[in-house]
Amino acid sequence: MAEAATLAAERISLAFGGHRVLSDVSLDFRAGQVTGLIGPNGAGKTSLFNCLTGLYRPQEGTIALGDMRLEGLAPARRAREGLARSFQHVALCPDLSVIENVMFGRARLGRSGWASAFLPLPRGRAEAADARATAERILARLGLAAFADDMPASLPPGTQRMVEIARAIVADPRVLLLDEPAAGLNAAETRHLTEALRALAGPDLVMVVVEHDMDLIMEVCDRIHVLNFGRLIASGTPAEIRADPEVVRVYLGDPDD
Ligand SMILES: Nc1ncnc2c1ncn2[C@@H]1O[C@H](COP(=O)(O)OP(=O)(O)OP(=O)(O)O)[C@@H](O)[C@H]1O
Repeated sequence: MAEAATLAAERISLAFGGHRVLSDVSLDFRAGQVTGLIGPNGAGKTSLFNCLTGLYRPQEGTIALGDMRLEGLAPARRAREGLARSFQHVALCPDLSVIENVMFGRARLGRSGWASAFLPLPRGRAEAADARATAERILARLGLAAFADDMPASLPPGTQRMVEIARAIVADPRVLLLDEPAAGLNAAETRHLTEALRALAGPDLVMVVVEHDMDLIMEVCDRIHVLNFGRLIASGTPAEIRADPEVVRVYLGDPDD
């Protein structure tokens, strides 16, 4: 695995037409920590994720993973550098089984292309066997081994989310960006997810979680950044964020308003 590195965004500004979505945002996400990115609806959390992964090109600012500048690189190239993400809405391939979906997440590492992971081509056979073994190991680690041959649609939302996370981590990413992983989950599923996220954290991984479930955020995160109307308003430990007057005002409303 490549060396652990900090993912840093400096002075990011993003606008669509005249609509400013991110204004001069500078923050970093460190290896060995789980960092939460929170803020009210429309604060710019997903847009910032999209800037980090390359789906959006900010008009200003730089993004770096360790010494490597990312802002000029296409999303696929950033994925090859070790950025993996899950989406706000479950985005599993409905025609592939659970294990095939997870194997697909490993395709970026293969030398013979993703098709050979599924087709019986001699060149791809060893890679396919390796991908399957790794996918089985990841599924077992997340308590999903029993669902390996199921189709995604037959599984409850919480299990589908966990499969998405399995697909994101199967390629051994340096950065894991999770966009609202608890959305649509019940209390028991959220608890399972909370434990799984804590177990995934490790010294080499930059893990970032966008989430509205504050209990999960406070329990899982080492550090939290707070966005409001596209601006960074606070950064700190869960205890510091809980006590930050600006954050309290944004979340609870100003009694004088
Ligand atoms: N492709 C786009 N075109 C135009 N406006 C966009 C686009 N993507 C995001 N926005 C706008 O950017 C703002 C921030 O949206 P974003 O989805 O990043 O917020 P968020 O903090 O993730 O919100 P939520 O918690 O509701 O998911 C919103 O006003 C949204 O309408």
